Amino acid sequence: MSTKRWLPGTQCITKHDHTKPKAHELAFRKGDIVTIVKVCEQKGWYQAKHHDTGEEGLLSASSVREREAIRVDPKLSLMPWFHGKISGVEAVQALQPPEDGLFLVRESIRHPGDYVLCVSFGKEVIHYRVIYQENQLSIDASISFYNLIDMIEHYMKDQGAICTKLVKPKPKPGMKSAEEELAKAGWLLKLQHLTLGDKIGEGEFGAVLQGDYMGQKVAVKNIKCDVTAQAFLAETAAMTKVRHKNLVRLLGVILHNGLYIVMEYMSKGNLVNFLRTRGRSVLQPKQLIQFALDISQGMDYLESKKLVHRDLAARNILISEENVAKVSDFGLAKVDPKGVDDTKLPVKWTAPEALKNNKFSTKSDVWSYGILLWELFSYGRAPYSKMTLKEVTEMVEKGYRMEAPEECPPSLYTLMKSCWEIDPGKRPSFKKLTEKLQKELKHIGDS
Ligand SMILES: Nc1ncnc2c1ncn2[C@@H]1O[C@H](COP(=O)(O)OP(=O)(O)OP(=O)(O)O)[C@@H](O)[C@H]1O
Repeated sequence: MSTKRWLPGTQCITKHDHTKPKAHELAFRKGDIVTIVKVCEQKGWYQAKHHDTGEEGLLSASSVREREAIRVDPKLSLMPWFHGKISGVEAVQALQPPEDGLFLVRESIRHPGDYVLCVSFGKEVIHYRVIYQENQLSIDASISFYNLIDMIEHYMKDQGAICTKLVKPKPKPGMKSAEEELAKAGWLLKLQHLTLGDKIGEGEFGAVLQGDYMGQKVAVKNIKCDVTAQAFLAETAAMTKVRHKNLVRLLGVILHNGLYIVMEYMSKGNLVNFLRTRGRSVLQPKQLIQFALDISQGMDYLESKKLVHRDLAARNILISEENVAKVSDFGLAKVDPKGVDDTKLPVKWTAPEALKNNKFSTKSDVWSYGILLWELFSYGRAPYSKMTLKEVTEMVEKGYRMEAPEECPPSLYTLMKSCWEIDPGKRPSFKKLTEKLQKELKHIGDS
């Protein structure tokens, strides 16, 4: 049987009981979660840390299996205990039979914008009004929170001014707890193993920090707003489906402070900055073609998983310590083509049919890839820099295309233009692009 090599930081699930370990071996039960710490020299063995016991020891590769992907499911909720606008009477009914610490949160009907925390205690249900003031939520003046997730997390640990510690969430009918599903599938990481360091970037929805997770360098995206965090679940779910050397790897998530998304650390940052700070004098065409190839291989894999990226651009490519380019930011990658807010579309990267008729496909990703190639060979310049978004949309529709970047190899410009065919069917596939780039690279190597 062939065994895959798990990278350090990967969480795996144990396949059977191993309760009588030999010296240095790890004890576990079937279904436990362990994190790979180190690949051992002896083939097929790992040093691993147990998720619950915290113990570290050896285990054989055949005793663990890959984590399961999380299905993108609108019923999966970070706040399954949030019941929306229901009355106090309905809340009491929902919390039957009584059980100390059983709770839910509802939206106040009488005070729109405020919430109510309803807790079962001593056969009664107690309703605490949660006041929303100056962007903060609070039940009593002594402590306030940025969002409901933080508030619930707090009162599950600390009773504070309420009748009892919160014990058990009452899920809204039909909702599934994202936390439980993530934990079961092996994607939930432990906060106590994470050490946060300096800020390394700023995303649209929150900061990106450097960190360490069990000895592995990681990047952590923190999404504080609960509504946005919920939307990011889809991005995270997409990331659990993929595993490829040219896609930024997800280690897992932590539900704390909203949502922490823990990813592999890409020490050389995003491709735009990488190109701009090094420039022509440092980066040879061969390196640029290698990046182009890395990206098309990542995209070819994404296509095989039926995922459309929708936001492919140099700013969303990250570079590793070993100069490998990887595709990141599956933020807009959705299986469902509906529900895209078109005011947020990256117009200069988006294919005409996607802009006009919302027709996103792998072929619209290929158009964006053509723009990305242009950014690459112009060492990080902004595309259509002297044109407004409206001009770009109109001119491109009429057949206008960007000129070749300075000193761009003609064969690469031909490739870009083939990605900008107005008819999506005439654009090359990522497989074809990969083949062509492999030939280019060989050609440069031979000359
Ligand atoms: N895994 C990582 N390793 C190293 N640096 C990263 C990593 N992820 C993000 N960064 C840095 O943080 C910056 C912001 O990343 P992020 O993906 O949040 O940006 P964004 O494109 O605005 O995404 P979003 O819209 O999803 O918030 C990146 O440009 C990059 O410099």
